[in-house]
Amino acid sequence: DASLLQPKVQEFELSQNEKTVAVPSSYQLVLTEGSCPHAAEALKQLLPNKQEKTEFKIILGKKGDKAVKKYAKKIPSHKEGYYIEVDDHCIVIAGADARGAFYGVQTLAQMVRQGDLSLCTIEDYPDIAFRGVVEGFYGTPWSHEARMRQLAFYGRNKMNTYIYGPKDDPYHSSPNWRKPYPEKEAAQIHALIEQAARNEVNFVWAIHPGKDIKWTEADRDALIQKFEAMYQLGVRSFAVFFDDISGDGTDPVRQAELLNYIDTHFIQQKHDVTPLVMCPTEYNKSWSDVKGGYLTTLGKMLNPSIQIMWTGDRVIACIDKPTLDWINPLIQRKAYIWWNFPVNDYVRDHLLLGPVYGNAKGIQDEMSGFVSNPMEHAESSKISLYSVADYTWNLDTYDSIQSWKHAIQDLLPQKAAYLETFATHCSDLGTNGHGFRRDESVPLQPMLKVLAQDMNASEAVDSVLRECMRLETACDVLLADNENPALIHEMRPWLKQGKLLGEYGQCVLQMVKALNGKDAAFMTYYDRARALQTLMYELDMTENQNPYQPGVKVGSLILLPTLNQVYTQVTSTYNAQHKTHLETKAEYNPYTLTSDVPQLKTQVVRARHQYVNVSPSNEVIKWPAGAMLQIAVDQPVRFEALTMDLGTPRVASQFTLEVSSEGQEWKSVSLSQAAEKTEITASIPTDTSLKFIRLTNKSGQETQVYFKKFTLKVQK
Ligand SMILES: CC(=O)N[C@H]1c2[nH]c(C(=O)Nc3ccccc3)c[n+]2[C@H](CO)[C@@H](O)[C@@H]1O
Repeated sequence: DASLLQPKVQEFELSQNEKTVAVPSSYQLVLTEGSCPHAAEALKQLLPNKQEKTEFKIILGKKGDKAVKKYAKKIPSHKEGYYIEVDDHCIVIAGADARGAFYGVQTLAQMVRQGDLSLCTIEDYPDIAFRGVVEGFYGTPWSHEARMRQLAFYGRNKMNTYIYGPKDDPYHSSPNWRKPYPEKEAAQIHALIEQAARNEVNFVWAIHPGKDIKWTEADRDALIQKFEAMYQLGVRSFAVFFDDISGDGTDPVRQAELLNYIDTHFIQQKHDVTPLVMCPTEYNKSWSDVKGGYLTTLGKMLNPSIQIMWTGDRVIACIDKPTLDWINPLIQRKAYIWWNFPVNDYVRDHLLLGPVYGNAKGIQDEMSGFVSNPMEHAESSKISLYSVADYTWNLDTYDSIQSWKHAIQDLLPQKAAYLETFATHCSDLGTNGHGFRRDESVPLQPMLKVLAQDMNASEAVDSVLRECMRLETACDVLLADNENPALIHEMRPWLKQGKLLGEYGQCVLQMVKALNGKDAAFMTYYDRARALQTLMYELDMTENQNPYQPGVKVGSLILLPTLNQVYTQVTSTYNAQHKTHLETKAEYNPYTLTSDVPQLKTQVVRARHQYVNVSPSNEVIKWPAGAMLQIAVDQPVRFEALTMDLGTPRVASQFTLEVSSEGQEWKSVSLSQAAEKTEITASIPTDTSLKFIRLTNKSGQETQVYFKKFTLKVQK
């Protein structure tokens, strides 16, 4: 069944009606020794029983090999393309090149897994030249084991590119980009390179020097030497990233001169190295100042073979024709897309397990590459990466929902239905500074909307009740599953939260059903619903406690908000009917953040024991003149101290800190910052209880700072 072949093949034709041939138990292999070693090895893994004197033949080769000479005209004239022919006594796999032959074997593997082989021909090739993954996120880099598994996954799914660029690897970025890897890390990279070769993946090693590079011969030579050291480890593909930097490193003329030097004196000299890839400082349209000439300088100066990466109209954005029509003329080449999905390093409390959708069809000829920046959760990222492989191989036949279902089936074959239920409610990002959102709980949305309008709509109550039972069951089954331990380990906090959410939803809807009942059932469901609210809050406060977006969110787009709304409505109705005072607030967070600093307004504020933290940001914050960040608290408290870190020395004088008990009269509190230190402290008088505290840029101009820490200490 051709529709099950993933990525979808370009052309599939049945030869003789529905005729099939059994998968050969043994076969004679015809090939040119050494011509397609990775394809031959993959075939041997797939069908190990090679025997000389058997009738059935498998012919494997690439264009120019004697073995496939007869089929040469049928091989697609596309790099990495291949031709497959299955007849009664023979299977032919003929690649346009060795990688194409390898991909042909991957397709045959999928056909074999389906059982008897249809007599057919396949002509297949990729739409986009460079397809795969850029491990380019902030946060915990993937483990060595995770990377080894990833590379095998890329081979199976015809992804030919893995760019190694984890922001938090000190030998990729500052301070150690000039230094060679220590022995252990070097050995691991060498092992990854061998694994990549076996899976026909280009292992691209990226360097991120821009934070502290000096435009000197010494640093130029240091970069070449680092590349040479990586070449000795086996690296044959290289990249230079200039993203997320400020200062001298952002100079496009210097960047272009350096890159052209590397291209001329290293890449071109090696003969066996793929084209250099670079990520510009202006890597998305929303940040670009065309008149400033950064992009046009790169487009004009950079050697034509150098690939220029692009994230789209915004840092996090889907790719369409207008996006490419805008950037390609400026850089005078086809953009090499760095797609920032499913990366979640800016929404770390959410797992992004939903379908890959929103990228356009028909734009394959406008891009030179398309690589996905994934989550730090390697196995969980495979749901999206499977679909990125699908999309980039064959854009025009891509079906996001079908691909998503196949991705889940591929990732967890025995428990796919349960994983699909869970992933359905674990796909949106929540509010975030990039404004990028995904749909969530889609099949249930109509009933959730009915329920939100009328909590007594019985069909909606029963439908949502059933889905909450399914969600609870799915999470239980997955938590206990051992089919893919690495996946369950990554998902565990979210599976536990999903289970609680499923149980909570059942309680709330049973409260609706029990509202007019005579027995005490309502109170039992109410007590349990309150208990589950507390358990969900405590899990959110104790697991996945990273310094940026701490916590564990599931169903945050519509399922949990609707259940909370119904909880409030049904409890209020019960209070009115029984003259009681049951708590009607579903989620309780006493602190509220408001800000007119665009990059801070969606930061999360949370109390944890005696401290109130505002989640920090990776970004350089552009803090407009007069703009403020304010924390308000429901009930008056006595704040003792504020500790913050704006990542910048001598900046305290640009800000005022004020406190108020009711939001009308404000008192200033002095800020202190030691010389050459970035931490700022304030001692807050505890003689008055307060409900508001705010920090304002009083300098009269925009200031650029970081936002590394903002912590209030509350008096016990
Ligand atoms: C090219 C690129 O996206 N670079 C980084 C990046 N940079 C940003 C920024 O938003 N950077 C930024 C924003 C404002 C000011 C300075 C830098 C997001 N991301 C990605 C998603 O968080 C992150 O994974 C990635 O390493």
